[in-house]
Amino acid sequence: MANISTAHPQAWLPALSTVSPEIRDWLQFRGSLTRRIQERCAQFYVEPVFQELARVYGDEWIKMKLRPHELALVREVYLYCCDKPVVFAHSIVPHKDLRGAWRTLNNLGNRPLASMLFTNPRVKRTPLEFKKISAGHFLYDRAVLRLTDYPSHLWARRSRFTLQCRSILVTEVFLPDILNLT
Ligand SMILES: C=C(O[C@@H]1C=C(C(=O)O)C=C[C@H]1O)C(=O)O
Repeated sequence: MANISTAHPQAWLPALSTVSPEIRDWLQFRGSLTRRIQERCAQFYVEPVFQELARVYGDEWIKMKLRPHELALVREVYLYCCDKPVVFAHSIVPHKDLRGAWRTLNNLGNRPLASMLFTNPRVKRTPLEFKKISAGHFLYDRAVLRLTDYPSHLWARRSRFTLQCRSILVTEVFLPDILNLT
Protein backbone atom coordinates (compact mmCIF):
# COMPACT_ATOMS: atom_id res chain seq x y z
CA MET A 1 0.00 0.00 0.00
CA ALA A 2 1.41 3.40 -1.00
CA ASN A 3 2.52 5.64 1.80
CA ILE A 4 -0.10 8.39 1.96
CA SER A 5 2.54 10.89 2.93
CA THR A 6 4.46 10.44 -0.33
CA ALA A 7 2.06 9.09 -2.98
CA HIS A 8 -0.71 11.64 -2.39
CA PRO A 9 -0.28 14.83 -4.47
CA GLN A 10 -1.28 16.88 -1.44
CA ALA A 11 1.48 15.29 0.64
CA TRP A 12 3.56 17.17 3.17
CA LEU A 13 7.22 17.29 2.17
CA PRO A 14 10.05 16.02 4.39
CA ALA A 15 12.42 18.61 2.95
CA LEU A 16 12.31 22.02 1.31
CA SER A 17 13.51 22.68 -2.24
CA THR A 18 12.31 25.81 -4.05
CA VAL A 19 11.94 28.38 -1.29
CA SER A 20 13.71 31.68 -0.66
CA PRO A 21 16.51 31.63 1.94
CA GLU A 22 14.52 34.05 4.11
CA ILE A 23 11.40 31.85 4.48
CA ARG A 24 13.54 28.70 4.60
CA ASP A 25 15.32 30.12 7.65
CA TRP A 26 11.97 30.37 9.48
CA LEU A 27 10.50 27.09 8.20
CA GLN A 28 13.48 25.02 9.28
CA PHE A 29 14.01 26.68 12.67
CA ARG A 30 13.58 23.95 15.32
CA GLY A 31 13.72 26.05 18.46
CA SER A 32 10.82 27.94 20.00
CA LEU A 33 9.14 30.06 17.36
CA THR A 34 7.64 32.17 20.15
CA ARG A 35 11.06 32.92 21.61
CA ARG A 36 12.51 33.76 18.18
CA ILE A 37 9.71 36.20 17.42
CA GLN A 38 9.94 37.76 20.89
CA GLU A 39 13.65 38.38 20.32
CA ARG A 40 12.80 40.34 17.18
CA CYS A 41 9.71 42.17 18.34
CA ALA A 42 8.95 44.79 20.97
CA GLN A 43 5.34 43.71 21.52
CA PHE A 44 4.57 40.01 21.06
CA TYR A 45 1.25 38.44 21.89
CA VAL A 46 -0.86 35.38 21.23
CA GLU A 47 -4.47 35.73 20.06
CA PRO A 48 -6.43 32.51 20.55
CA VAL A 49 -9.16 32.36 17.88
CA PHE A 50 -10.47 28.81 18.32
CA GLN A 51 -10.21 26.15 20.97
CA GLU A 52 -12.82 23.38 20.92
CA LEU A 53 -13.31 19.67 20.56
CA ALA A 54 -13.74 19.20 16.83
CA ARG A 55 -13.14 16.82 13.97
CA VAL A 56 -9.68 17.13 12.42
CA TYR A 57 -8.84 18.05 8.83
CA GLY A 58 -7.37 16.39 5.80
CA ASP A 59 -4.80 13.75 6.68
CA GLU A 60 -4.47 14.84 10.31
CA TRP A 61 -6.47 11.84 11.55
CA ILE A 62 -4.01 9.54 9.73
CA LYS A 63 -1.01 11.47 11.09
CA MET A 64 -2.39 11.19 14.64
CA LYS A 65 -3.66 7.60 14.25
CA LEU A 66 -7.25 8.63 14.98
CA ARG A 67 -10.44 7.02 13.75
CA PRO A 68 -11.89 9.17 10.89
CA HIS A 69 -14.50 10.94 13.03
CA GLU A 70 -12.69 10.86 16.36
CA LEU A 71 -12.68 14.25 18.10
CA ALA A 72 -9.60 16.19 19.08
CA LEU A 73 -9.00 19.44 20.90
CA VAL A 74 -8.25 21.94 18.14
CA ARG A 75 -6.42 25.11 19.18
CA GLU A 76 -5.85 27.93 16.73
CA VAL A 77 -3.97 31.13 17.47
CA TYR A 78 -2.29 34.02 15.76
CA LEU A 79 1.14 35.10 16.93
CA TYR A 80 1.43 38.86 16.66
CA CYS A 81 4.34 41.26 16.46
CA CYS A 82 2.84 44.63 17.40
CA ASP A 83 -0.29 44.89 15.24
CA LYS A 84 0.88 42.40 12.60
CA PRO A 85 -0.07 38.70 12.62
CA VAL A 86 3.09 36.77 11.69
CA VAL A 87 2.10 33.12 12.34
CA PHE A 88 -1.19 31.22 12.32
CA ALA A 89 -0.87 28.09 14.43
CA HIS A 90 -3.23 25.10 14.39
CA SER A 91 -2.61 22.42 17.04
CA ILE A 92 -4.55 19.22 17.74
CA VAL A 93 -4.56 16.79 20.65
CA PRO A 94 -6.71 13.62 20.55
CA HIS A 95 -9.55 13.86 23.08
CA LYS A 96 -8.30 10.72 24.84
CA ASP A 97 -4.92 12.41 25.48
CA LEU A 98 -6.35 15.50 27.16
CA ARG A 99 -6.56 13.78 30.56
CA GLY A 100 -2.91 12.87 30.41
CA ALA A 101 0.23 14.71 29.54
CA TRP A 102 -1.47 17.53 27.59
CA ARG A 103 -4.24 18.29 30.09
CA THR A 104 -2.91 21.82 30.72
CA LEU A 105 -3.80 22.65 27.12
CA ASN A 106 -7.41 22.94 28.30
CA ASN A 107 -6.75 26.27 30.02
CA LEU A 108 -3.71 27.62 28.20
CA GLY A 109 -5.60 30.70 27.01
CA ASN A 110 -3.32 33.34 25.50
CA ARG A 111 -0.15 31.84 26.93
CA PRO A 112 1.98 30.45 24.10
CA LEU A 113 2.01 26.68 23.64
CA ALA A 114 5.80 26.95 23.67
CA SER A 115 5.57 27.31 27.47
CA MET A 116 4.46 23.65 27.57
CA LEU A 117 6.68 22.29 24.83
CA PHE A 118 10.12 23.81 25.34
CA THR A 119 10.31 23.79 29.14
CA ASN A 120 9.95 20.03 29.60
CA PRO A 121 13.01 17.98 28.51
CA ARG A 122 10.82 14.88 28.24
CA VAL A 123 8.92 16.43 25.32
CA LYS A 124 10.33 15.11 22.05
CA ARG A 125 9.73 16.58 18.59
CA THR A 126 9.42 14.59 15.38
CA PRO A 127 11.00 15.85 12.12
CA LEU A 128 9.31 18.81 10.44
CA GLU A 129 7.17 18.45 7.32
CA PHE A 130 6.46 21.30 4.92
CA LYS A 131 3.67 22.30 2.56
CA LYS A 132 2.95 25.18 0.19
CA ILE A 133 -0.72 26.06 0.65
CA SER A 134 -3.14 28.27 -1.25
CA ALA A 135 -6.84 29.19 -1.43
CA GLY A 136 -9.06 26.17 -0.82
CA HIS A 137 -6.74 24.51 1.66
CA PHE A 138 -8.30 24.66 5.13
CA LEU A 139 -5.15 26.08 6.73
CA TYR A 140 -4.79 28.84 4.10
CA ASP A 141 -8.47 29.76 4.27
CA ARG A 142 -8.24 30.16 8.05
CA ALA A 143 -4.79 31.74 8.21
CA VAL A 144 -5.61 34.63 5.86
CA LEU A 145 -8.66 35.80 7.86
CA ARG A 146 -6.53 38.39 9.67
CA LEU A 147 -4.78 39.60 6.50
CA THR A 148 -5.86 42.58 4.38
CA ASP A 149 -4.14 41.29 1.23
CA TYR A 150 -4.37 37.60 0.34
CA PRO A 151 -1.03 36.16 -0.90
CA SER A 152 -1.03 33.66 -3.79
CA HIS A 153 0.36 31.03 -1.42
CA LEU A 154 1.75 30.52 2.08
CA TRP A 155 4.24 28.07 3.53
CA ALA A 156 3.26 25.81 6.42
CA ARG A 157 5.16 23.35 8.53
CA ARG A 158 4.12 20.76 11.08
CA SER A 159 5.55 18.26 13.51
CA ARG A 160 4.40 16.14 16.45
CA PHE A 161 5.51 16.76 20.01
CA THR A 162 5.27 13.66 22.18
CA LEU A 163 5.17 13.26 25.96
CA GLN A 164 4.42 9.98 27.74
CA CYS A 165 3.51 8.40 24.36
CA ARG A 166 0.83 11.04 23.76
CA SER A 167 1.13 13.50 20.86
CA ILE A 168 0.17 16.99 19.88
CA LEU A 169 0.36 17.90 16.20
CA VAL A 170 1.49 21.50 15.81
CA THR A 171 1.08 23.17 12.45
CA GLU A 172 2.33 26.68 11.78
CA VAL A 173 1.51 28.84 8.79
CA PHE A 174 3.99 31.65 8.20
CA LEU A 175 2.31 34.92 7.26
CA PRO A 176 3.95 37.51 4.97
CA ASP A 177 4.96 39.91 7.77
CA ILE A 178 7.21 37.26 9.34
CA LEU A 179 9.79 38.31 6.75
CA ASN A 180 9.81 41.86 8.13
CA LEU A 181 11.16 40.70 11.49
CA THR A 182 14.89 41.32 11.45
C1 LIG B 1 5.36 25.58 19.48
C2 LIG B 1 5.43 26.86 19.74
O1 LIG B 1 4.33 27.54 20.20
C3 LIG B 1 3.75 28.50 19.34
C4 LIG B 1 2.49 28.90 19.97
C5 LIG B 1 1.36 28.15 19.73
C6 LIG B 1 0.10 28.35 20.56
O2 LIG B 1 0.14 29.19 21.51
O3 LIG B 1 -0.90 27.67 20.28
C7 LIG B 1 1.35 27.16 18.73
C8 LIG B 1 2.46 26.97 17.92
C9 LIG B 1 3.61 27.87 17.98
O4 LIG B 1 3.53 28.84 16.97
C10 LIG B 1 6.66 27.66 19.52
O5 LIG B 1 6.71 28.81 20.00
O6 LIG B 1 7.60 27.13 18.87
